[in-house]
Amino acid sequence: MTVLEKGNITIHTENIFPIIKKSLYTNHEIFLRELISNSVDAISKLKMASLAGEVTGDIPEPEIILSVDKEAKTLSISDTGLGMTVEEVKKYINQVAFSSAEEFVQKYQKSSNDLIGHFGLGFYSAFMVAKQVEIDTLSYQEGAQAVHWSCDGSPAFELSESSRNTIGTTITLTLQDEELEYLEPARIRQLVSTYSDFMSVPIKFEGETINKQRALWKESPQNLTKEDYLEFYRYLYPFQEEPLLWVHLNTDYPFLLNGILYFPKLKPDVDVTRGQIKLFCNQVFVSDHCEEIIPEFLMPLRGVIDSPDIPLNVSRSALTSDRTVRRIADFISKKIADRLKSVYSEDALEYIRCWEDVATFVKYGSIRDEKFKKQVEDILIYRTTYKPEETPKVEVQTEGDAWQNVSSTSEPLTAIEQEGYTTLKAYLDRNKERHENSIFYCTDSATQATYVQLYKNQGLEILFFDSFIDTNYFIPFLERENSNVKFTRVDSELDPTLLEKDQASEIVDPNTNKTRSELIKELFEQALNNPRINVRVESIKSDDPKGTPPAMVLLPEAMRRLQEMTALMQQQMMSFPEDHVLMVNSSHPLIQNILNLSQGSIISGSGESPSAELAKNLCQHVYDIALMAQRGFNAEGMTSFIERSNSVLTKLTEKI
Ligand SMILES: Nc1ncnc2c1ncn2[C@@H]1O[C@H](COP(=O)(O)OP(=O)(O)OP(=O)(O)O)[C@@H](O)[C@H]1O
Repeated sequence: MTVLEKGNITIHTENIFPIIKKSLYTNHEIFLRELISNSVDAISKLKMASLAGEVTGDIPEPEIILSVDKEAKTLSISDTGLGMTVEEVKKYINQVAFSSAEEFVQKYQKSSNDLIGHFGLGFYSAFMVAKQVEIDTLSYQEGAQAVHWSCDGSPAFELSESSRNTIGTTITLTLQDEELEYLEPARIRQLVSTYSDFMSVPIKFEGETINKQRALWKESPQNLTKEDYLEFYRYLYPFQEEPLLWVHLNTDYPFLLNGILYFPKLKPDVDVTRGQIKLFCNQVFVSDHCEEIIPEFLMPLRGVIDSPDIPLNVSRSALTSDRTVRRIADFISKKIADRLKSVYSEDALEYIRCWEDVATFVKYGSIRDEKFKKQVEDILIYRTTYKPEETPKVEVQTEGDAWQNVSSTSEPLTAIEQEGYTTLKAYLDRNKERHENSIFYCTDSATQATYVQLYKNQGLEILFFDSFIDTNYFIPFLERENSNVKFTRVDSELDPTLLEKDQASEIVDPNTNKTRSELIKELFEQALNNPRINVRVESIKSDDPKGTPPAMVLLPEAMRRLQEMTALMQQQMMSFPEDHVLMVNSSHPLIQNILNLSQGSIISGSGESPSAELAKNLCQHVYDIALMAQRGFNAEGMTSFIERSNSVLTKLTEKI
């Protein structure tokens, strides 16, 4: 073997190798990714040269072969790329590779652990794991001499002739003793599937191809089927539920970016603070999360983003303020919004199917990002009690009426309404006549069922805002956005349209000189004996008073919200407000009976008459039932409720 040259690599920092070996990377394993990427580049360059007519004869089949020799402690990466001439080895390896290594080390050794991608180290990253690196290469160029280059990790190298007779390059690493894990087949397979799975060249090891190769995100969406996308999702996230929707990103201006983002079904146990979108750079895996690039509200999305324009050798904090990265984030949110809008207008049923999960992204995004809000504001929908066919026609004006406009709009909106959803605008338009700029909502269909029923009976429409984000963030946000609109929870106040003037209640009792209403109020106040319960007497409008609740607990909106906010800030569950309203329904026969009971008795001796006592017990009971409809009981409340139920029932049966 003729030694062509011995020499020193032209670098100025003598300690570059120790730095590369020890401190630069915590992540030594990326050397394989770098060497495989170089091989893929070399193969595509040969292909391009061939297409340009620069290669005489056929070019070899593109492939990269990995092999290990446990005895010699070597790992080699062999490719059928364009190879290098002696001059090229001198230039690209001795000068370019090492001078850029030096630059890299100097620039990043301080912040190395914080770097997002550790990219661009290239060839010399081999020295992180090898004590000796050899290159055996033959260029495709006519008359080229095969070359053998070797370096033992000092700036000294040796260049000699090689007997190689196939075009391409083989890099052989003699591993350091503490890096022998890279001789293990399982480790090699794992590294290839992590970092180089989607390289477009087959990577062969132990006689088989071990990478997937097909990078779906680089393909044209027109050529892909639904099954292709689903299959790819299953490949990326095995054993997960099917995604709801996906967006294929594809742009080359003002930055290059490809990707596929999936909306997963949201699970309560998903950690939304850590993204699950995988970041690639030219099909090479960089990171399995990229919070710095994806807008925060899209964090639960999954999939792949691939862009050579994302700066990877900067710290994570620098990345967030990078201009291109910010533009990429805007681009992604816009594409997501566009996709949702197209599903909304093209397939309303599909939109509703996904809505429960998608709503959280969309609402959170609207709160966080003004631009995103503008993009999605027309497709925010809410579950409603409104049923188009049930709405009495008489209540609707025939001409120029907003409700009619809404219901006669294009197909998708109708489909959304048919499925029990509405937009805020449609709600407000529809209810303009009865309660302009006023929205009634329910946050819990179980505990607020009585209230919802009452509203529904009177034909009033209620929207459901029943997720965590709704109550704590989204309603206040909507109120800021629509300052003239008032949001009232069904249990905070009864809308005047639900009440009527009860003539009987206004009749003055000649004995006491008080109206019936006043007597009922007094009776309940005495029975409950709790100054924090504000008793109010009203009459609920109904054709069948027996069907209405005899009493209801109301939690005034402003007071309840203050409590909710305090609980949120203290990270506690909201306890039931001590101060609340008990609205007693004077038109309910039970209330009338209780009043009669309390009055119509003969007072025996000094004590209270048995029927007055029963009336008091019944007041307490009516209150308990109202409370139960609102929030259930605590242990103490439950005990006294049961005790009193039994005693009331006993008393009632005594009378029979
Ligand atoms: N397998 C190979 N076949 C042919 N040429 C190679 C091979 N590996 C490296 N080279 C040459 O050596 C040069 C330096 O490689 P190195 O990996 O250090 O940097 P790079 O690939 O140019 O850039 P990057 O820093 O992004 O990896 C390459 O540009 C290429 O010309």
